[in-house]
Amino acid sequence: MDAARRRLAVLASHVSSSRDEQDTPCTTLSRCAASHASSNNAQAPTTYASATGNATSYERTHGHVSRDLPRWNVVESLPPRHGAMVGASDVSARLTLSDVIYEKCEEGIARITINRPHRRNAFTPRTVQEIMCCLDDARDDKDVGVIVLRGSGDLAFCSGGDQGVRGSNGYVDSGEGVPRLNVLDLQIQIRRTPKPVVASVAGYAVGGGHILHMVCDLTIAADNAVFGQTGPKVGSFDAGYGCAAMARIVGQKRAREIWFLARLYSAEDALRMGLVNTVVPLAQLEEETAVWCREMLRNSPTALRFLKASLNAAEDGHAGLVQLGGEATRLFYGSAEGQEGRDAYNSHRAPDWSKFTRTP
Ligand SMILES: CC(C)(COP(=O)(O)OP(=O)(O)OC[C@H]1O[C@@H](n2cnc3c(N)ncnc32)[C@H](O)[C@@H]1OP(=O)(O)O)[C@@H](O)C(=O)NCCC(=O)NCCSC(=O)CCC(=O)c1ccccc1C(=O)O
Repeated sequence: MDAARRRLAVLASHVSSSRDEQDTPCTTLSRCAASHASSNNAQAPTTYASATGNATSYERTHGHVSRDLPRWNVVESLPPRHGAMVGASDVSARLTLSDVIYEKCEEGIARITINRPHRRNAFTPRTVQEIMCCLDDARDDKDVGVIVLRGSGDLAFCSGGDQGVRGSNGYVDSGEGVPRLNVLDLQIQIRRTPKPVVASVAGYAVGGGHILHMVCDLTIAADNAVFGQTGPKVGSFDAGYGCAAMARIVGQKRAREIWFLARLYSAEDALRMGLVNTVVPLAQLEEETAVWCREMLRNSPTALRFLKASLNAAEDGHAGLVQLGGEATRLFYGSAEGQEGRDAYNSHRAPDWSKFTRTP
């Protein structure tokens, strides 16, 4: 164990033991069975527990969820976002991924890994730009159903904005003079992506890195994960999702504590506060993340799209309603009634709505 790993292990145990211990009941029977299985036996298949302890009819029909590690294929370059590629004037050029590793597996999971371990996976505008390109690709790929965001190595998910490239009014990549806070665009993109985005957190998720995991739909944490906001210590704050989403998750008093005191919190603390969905031993983080993804991939993609939009709607104000409304319109476009309007217009005839119900 090198010095940094030792410090992280000591810190994780310290922050955990410094807080009140409470039992956290598992929120669902099925997750309870899965997490207990995962902590006792790494090879145990995830089961859908029934009240009798026997396999449910769902399980008999669908079988166990595999705990095998996915087989990843690396994607090395992507088309840039239209007109928004950091450091490039030729928008027809492909963006070679340097700060991020982007992988997909045939099961339908896309995985984005921030690959700056020498900076505890701190992000620069370029890093953010690359993540956004990967998210665009994963959203548009009909074979992808779930997206995972994580950091390279065991020491950090992400330590926020790279303070080494922080200018006087934003973060500036070398060779480019435009200061940016494009991580805010990334947060919005994660919220708008109509597929579940799962943060898989080992080590530090602090500063802007903590906000990134909060705006993801689910967070699977390793037991060495450490969470917190460091902004007030380095002269920074996130007055958007960083405050609003956090207060919704942990409550106003806790959100003020997290921001005003800028303490660090263990994975168990984060679980108690509702900041993460589950905590697993570090060695099982990848397989547990895969299991959660596979469980979602078994479910109706349209149901998941609507649920994500609905869960965002109230918190995101008009933008949330636009997302939910857009999903509804998209579904309506696929209906015979929606298509009657289009076909009538294109054939220069009056639409015939008579065959469509007006019943409540
Ligand atoms: C993460 C630490 C607690 C890890 O500590 P430790 O394991 O002891 O490692 P270190 O030796 O400290 O670090 C190793 C190495 O990495 C460098 N490094 C780590 N983090 C950063 C960073 N954020 N920026 C630059 N460099 C970093 C560190 O200097 C070491 O390099 P050496 O060359 O070996 O010395 C600890 O590292 C730590 O506390 N890091 C700083 C965390 C931090 O304060 N982050 C910034 C918070 S502010 C922010 O993220 C704003 C982001 C933003 O863009 C924003 C702005 C406005 C609105 C919204 C947002 C937003 O949502 O993000």
